[in-house]
Amino acid sequence: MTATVRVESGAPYDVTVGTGLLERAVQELPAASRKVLVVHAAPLRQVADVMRARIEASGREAVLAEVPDAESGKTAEVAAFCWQVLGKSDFTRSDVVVGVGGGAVTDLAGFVAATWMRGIAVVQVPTTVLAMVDAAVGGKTGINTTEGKNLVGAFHEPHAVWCDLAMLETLPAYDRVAGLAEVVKGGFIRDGVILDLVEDHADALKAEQLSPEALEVLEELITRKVRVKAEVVAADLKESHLREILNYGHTFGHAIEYTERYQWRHGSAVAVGMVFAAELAHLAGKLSEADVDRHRAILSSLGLPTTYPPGRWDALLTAMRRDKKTRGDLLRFVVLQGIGNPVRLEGPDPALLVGAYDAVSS
Ligand SMILES: NC(=O)c1ccc[n+]([C@@H]2O[C@H](COP(=O)([O-])OP(=O)(O)OC[C@H]3O[C@@H](n4cnc5c(N)ncnc54)[C@H](O)[C@@H]3O)[C@@H](O)[C@H]2O)c1
Ligand SMILES: O=C(O)C(=O)C[C@@H](O)[C@H](O)[C@H](O)COP(=O)(O)O
Ligand SMILES: [Zn+2]
Repeated sequence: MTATVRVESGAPYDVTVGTGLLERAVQELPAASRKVLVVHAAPLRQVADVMRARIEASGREAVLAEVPDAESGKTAEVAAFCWQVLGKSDFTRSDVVVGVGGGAVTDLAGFVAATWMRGIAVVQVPTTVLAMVDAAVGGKTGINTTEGKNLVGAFHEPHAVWCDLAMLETLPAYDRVAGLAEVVKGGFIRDGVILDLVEDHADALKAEQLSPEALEVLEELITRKVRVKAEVVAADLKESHLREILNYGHTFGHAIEYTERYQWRHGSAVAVGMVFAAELAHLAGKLSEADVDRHRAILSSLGLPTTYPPGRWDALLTAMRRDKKTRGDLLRFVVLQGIGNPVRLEGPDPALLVGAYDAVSS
């Protein structure tokens, strides 16, 4: 089965979820494009080669840019390498960038497309659960700087997003599970059915081998989470308010990633970040203890972390001050006033923040 979710934002586009979509991804490239830059990291080299052959068969020139894997690819130096490839290959405004990979590659490819000649088309071919349900959808693109996570970027919506479930066959279970953290986030902030599905199928979803049961549930979870994201970004592309709910768990989560020098996967850090946010909401009188427990139960049933070592508060706080939701000295958090009802907590008493950290520390 193939599902299509339309993102009704500035320039509407489709997110297609199904199996065997690479050929369609090439057939439906922007009609005027004559050159295609395929950005990928080493683990996706074979897929990039398949894309190259299909692009050439479509009568276009294919140029491959292999970039450092995972978070090492989200740097200004790597973006400059891509700009150099585009320049040397004479890419014009009618040409296109294709991102093939996890969220790190789709963030980078989107940023390169956003900045080349002030913006050319990008088509996203996400190959992790996380990139399918989150990074490739919604037009947030960016790179990290020495001072923090995603500090440089642009809103630049894709021309199309192709979530080919066949890609998940080679994805390590560890990364499948990390991506599920962003799926669960969609459950906590909006679509409660996601939580029920994860509770019912956690063992299959986290198993080393991807079973037919897991694949079936994953297809529904991915489609549901894409719908959540599509609804939110259609209402508020540039994060003037509503879109901040997609940042649930990210204030503390990004601080973990930065403090750990990106040795944690984004999804794992966001899992702990959501427990931190739940504890903070509980201390602020907004979330019941039972709902906090449900956070821990769901995330740990998938094998995701829910704790972080004590003694690192100063480093975490420094990183949280650089979060993009911060306004001046005012730290701002997305918390839940009950499951499915995200609200903002602005400038919480520092004692609450330390209390939430204590509650996730072990
Ligand atoms: N722009 C957004 O809205 C948004 C949303 C969520 C996350 N993100 C970003 O996404 C990134 C995390 O993405 P991620 O979790 O996909 O991590 P990732 O991109 O680092 O990929 C994880 C690993 O899986 C490998 N991989 C990817 N697809 C594979 C496949 N099919 N088979 C085998 N290996 C495969 C990658 O090469 C990498 O080694 C972070 O940088 C995060 O900030 C962005
Ligand atoms: O799309 C959004 O908006 C999000 O916040 C989704 C997040 O899952 C994602 O990690 C995003 O890259 C975080 O954005 P940032 O603005 O906090 O860097
Ligand atoms: Zn995220």
